Amino acid sequence: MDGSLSRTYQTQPWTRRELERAKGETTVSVVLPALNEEDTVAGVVESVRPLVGGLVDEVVVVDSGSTDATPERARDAGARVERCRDILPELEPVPGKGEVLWRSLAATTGDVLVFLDSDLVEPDPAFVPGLLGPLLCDSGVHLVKGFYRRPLRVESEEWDTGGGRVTELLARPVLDAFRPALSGLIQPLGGEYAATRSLLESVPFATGYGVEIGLLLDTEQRYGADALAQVNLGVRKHRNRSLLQLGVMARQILGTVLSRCRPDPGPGTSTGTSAETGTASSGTVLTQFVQVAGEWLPTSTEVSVGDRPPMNTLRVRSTSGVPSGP
Ligand SMILES: O=c1ccn([C@@H]2O[C@H](COP(=O)(O)OP(=O)(O)O[C@H]3O[C@H](CO)[C@@H](O)[C@H](O)[C@H]3O)[C@@H](O)[C@H]2O)c(=O)[nH]1
Ligand SMILES: O=C(O)[C@H](O)COP(=O)(O)O
Repeated sequence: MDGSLSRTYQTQPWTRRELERAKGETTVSVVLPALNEEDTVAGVVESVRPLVGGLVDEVVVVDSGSTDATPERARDAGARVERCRDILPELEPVPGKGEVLWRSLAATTGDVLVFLDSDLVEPDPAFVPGLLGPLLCDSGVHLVKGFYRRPLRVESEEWDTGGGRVTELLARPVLDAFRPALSGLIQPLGGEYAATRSLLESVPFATGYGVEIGLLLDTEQRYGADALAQVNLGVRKHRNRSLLQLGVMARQILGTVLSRCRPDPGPGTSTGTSAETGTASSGTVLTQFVQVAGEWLPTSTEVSVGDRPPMNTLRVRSTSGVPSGP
């Protein structure tokens, strides 16, 4: 295998008119998960709004419990805002990005969903059309990831490249080892992707930051790598987190991989790990070390590694047609 994904678009060959024609009666929901993103959420909404009524049917910010002005800023910019805990209110929310995306399925109606992070800086209005291209114009595609150059800003220093630290140091090596069919994905963790509702409702969602890698693994397992496409979206800048925060994210992602890929221990050896999986609230504790007054001291963080079940397995449906919990 040469490592490339067969449906890789280095440029976007579709005109806006072609996309609109290909869209036909298909409906598209754009979803922005948001937790305390008052500085950036409006800019992301504004980058999508000109598409509403054409390529896009609804723009929904799903707020994950912000304590800042994220909901107001999103609403003022023209998005519908849903609070995570008001969607499927019978189910107590668990923290995490995957939980928000999973609930967004019950708060939107599109046949296709496009996810965009709400911490994007200078978001490009061409992201959504690019992500829709393969879904609308190719057959057999269920999930489309964006790829891009990723600048990195640490404190006041900024570099043109170097972003995507968890991607390069964990996600891509782990996919290469455990699921080589996905080793050609350039940005497996990117938050900009589009998928069919039928796929998204039929697979489990990791509740935390494992959600992206879990969706990729499950899609490949179900439909093969040809159900995936990736499109060059240019440049993507976002708020860069600290190394300690990324360590917690990496642990969640690893938990999701272990729950789906059992390493082959080889003859006579033991893996030393048990596959991690469980209910939405399953978790573990990660110990990290920080320097305090010259000493390196442990600090513990709870890490969720559980899954929500496929949305289409929730038994009860309310009169509005929105699924509610078991
Ligand atoms: O509990 C949460 C955590 C995050 N978010 C939102 O999710 C988006 C991405 O979160 P962020 O913490 O900025 O993640 P990144 O550091 O950007 O991590 C990258 O890698 C993650 C793991 O794959 C992906 O989920 C991200 O989309 C991707 O950008 C942002 O809009 C957040 O506001 C929530 O809504 N609720
Ligand atoms: O996608 C990633 O690898 C993580 O979100 C870290 O990204 P960053 O290195 O650009 O902050």
